[in-house]
Amino acid sequence: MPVAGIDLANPPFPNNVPTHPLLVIDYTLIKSGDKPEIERLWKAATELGFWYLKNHGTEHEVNEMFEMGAETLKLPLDEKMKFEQGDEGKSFGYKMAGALVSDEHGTPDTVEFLNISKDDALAFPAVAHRTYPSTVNARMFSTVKPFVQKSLEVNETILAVLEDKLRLPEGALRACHPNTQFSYSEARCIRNPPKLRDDEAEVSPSPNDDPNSTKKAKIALGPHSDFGSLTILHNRLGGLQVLPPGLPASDESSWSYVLPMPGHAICNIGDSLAILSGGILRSNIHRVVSPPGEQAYHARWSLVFFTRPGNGVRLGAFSEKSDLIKAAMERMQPELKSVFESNVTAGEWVNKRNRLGRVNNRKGPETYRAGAGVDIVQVQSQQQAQTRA
Ligand SMILES: O=C(O)CCC(=O)C(=O)O
Ligand SMILES: [Fe+2]
Repeated sequence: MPVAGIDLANPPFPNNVPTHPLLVIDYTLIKSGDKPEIERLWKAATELGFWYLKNHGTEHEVNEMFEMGAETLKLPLDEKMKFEQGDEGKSFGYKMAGALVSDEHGTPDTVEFLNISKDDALAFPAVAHRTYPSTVNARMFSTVKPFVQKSLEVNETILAVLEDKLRLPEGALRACHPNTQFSYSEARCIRNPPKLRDDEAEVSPSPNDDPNSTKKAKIALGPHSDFGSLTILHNRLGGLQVLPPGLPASDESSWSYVLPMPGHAICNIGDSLAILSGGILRSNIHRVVSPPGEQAYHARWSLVFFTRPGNGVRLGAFSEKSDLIKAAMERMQPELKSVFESNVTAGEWVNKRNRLGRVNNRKGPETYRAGAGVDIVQVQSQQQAQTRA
């Protein structure tokens, strides 16, 4: 559907480029407590950590957010730079393309972000953390706040299911995400520029390519796990890729596109839930590359809502609250446990990850690894391998 004069979903995803299947979860069934659907959600959240969510009821707000994002990211760069998030680990505001490191060599990313804090959206016209461009303010009540509220509702519902399945006391996970406590929860609009017709250096798989080709894709946003609890992503063109568990990130053939499907959000578990659950919930590595085939010549827009725990919540496995989590922690190799028992606050955790991801803070390959969260995913992969063995 055209939004702000742009047809976000055209041209179509080529039908001969392989994609990774995700389970499709029906939100209305989850909300009504449907047992088989809850089992499928549990399977998705513990195995790949990614799933499609249909019937989420936010389609109208999503389209309006795309419009607001397009209006804002089309502002002149010097106007957007007045709101740049800076190098101190803050997340909210504008992130210019090239401010983040996308690999161990320090290659810059190519995407722009507009990040709007859930606290600012709910407090508006008061300011919780920072101010935003006029195009955001103009739609804060009509568009941003309703999108944030609906996304928070979806999150609450999913957290309620997960806490029950983790055999946690009722409300244990939801209590880590009170809407009233400041957090790094945010809405994000993303724009990746189109590939230029004569720019052969920008490689992305085209419909004529061998699907098993291992040539390097053009990275827009480097491999990472998400920092928070739950991510709800609305994208229209291809470009998102997942690294299925157990496959090496360094091998290009390991990465699979996720097919964007109209009306379907893509949800994934972030590190905070992985930690609180003792690694039972999977925070999976993913990245964004230029879209396949003809899509690569179009700007790629996506919209995300990240729910993150309240800033003061300590990130440690809930072993004392759940026999299931306790058993998972007992099985974990002692040297892997430190990440799950660090008890760093969620605020410090997200701030550190944001800071380490910035090009200006790069010291070497290790800065990228810590910023991208690749270490925690490795811990989880080893744990899964042990569980299966
Ligand atoms: O744009 C996308 O499809 C994914 C973006 C993403 O992974 C992120 O912002 O963390
Ligand atoms: Fe992500």
